[in-house]
Amino acid sequence: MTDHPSFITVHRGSAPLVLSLPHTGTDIPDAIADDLVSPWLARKDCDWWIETLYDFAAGLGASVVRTSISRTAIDVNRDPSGVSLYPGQATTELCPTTTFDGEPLYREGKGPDVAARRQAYFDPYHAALSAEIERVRSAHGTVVLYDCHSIRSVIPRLFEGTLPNFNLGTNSGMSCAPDLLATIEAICDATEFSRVSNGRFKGGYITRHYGAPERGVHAVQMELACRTYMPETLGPVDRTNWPSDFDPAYAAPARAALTDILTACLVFARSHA
Ligand SMILES: N=CN[C@@H](CCC(=O)O)C(=O)O
Repeated sequence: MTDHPSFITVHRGSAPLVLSLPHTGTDIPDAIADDLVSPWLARKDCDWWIETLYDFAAGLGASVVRTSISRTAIDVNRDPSGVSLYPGQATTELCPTTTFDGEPLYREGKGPDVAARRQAYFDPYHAALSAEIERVRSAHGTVVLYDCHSIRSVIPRLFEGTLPNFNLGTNSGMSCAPDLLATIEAICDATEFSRVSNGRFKGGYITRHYGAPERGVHAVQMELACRTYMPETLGPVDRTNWPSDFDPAYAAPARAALTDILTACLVFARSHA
């Protein structure tokens, strides 16, 4: 149970809260990197600094599961069968062939070996995450799974205009109890930041697959617009301005709100134990 490959890290906490960090990895195995257009493009859609932003969570007693492998190698937040998250709409695949903006990731004639990557990198992440969810659920009876994400605020290929700061996804209400979502919404709405629930981002594979309120697993995806916690140019980005550095002072208001949200998740789980 503790034998994970080195690219998976699991922090085991004692509280009924599990954080998933599926998109903070920047590692790209050499054999894959050789086929890619550029290292910068390959990491452009990383959820930058999210592991740093949430580094207080372990102190709350939360468990934290992370992969250091880039989503460009394989996206652990996509259905492994290849079914699109949003049929008929622009999105990225299990092994993305383009960035969010539509730029090709692979050199001419190159592409992913999806089955091999699934076995090597997708399956270990889900083995670790599912084991941690079950460990915590059986200890407490109820667990909140909080899937941590971020995305640039302006990506015309994916959505119109500028994304709200907080984008909550609960698989259109199916992945958690309504009162948990309502509590998180109230915390967001008491801040200076904007918020939408089940808007453009309704939760990816992790939220949809593990969220089972009737079994005591309540899953919520938090998609932060990047400007919420890091300086961001609103519009096309390039190597000179993306990613910007993590600035703790800039991130402080977002971190305060996220601390309140995770604390509320714990109160919810403990009151439903
Ligand atoms: N930063 C990542 N965003 C998620 C969004 C999933 C969803 O559509 O809700 C992703 O691509 O996996």
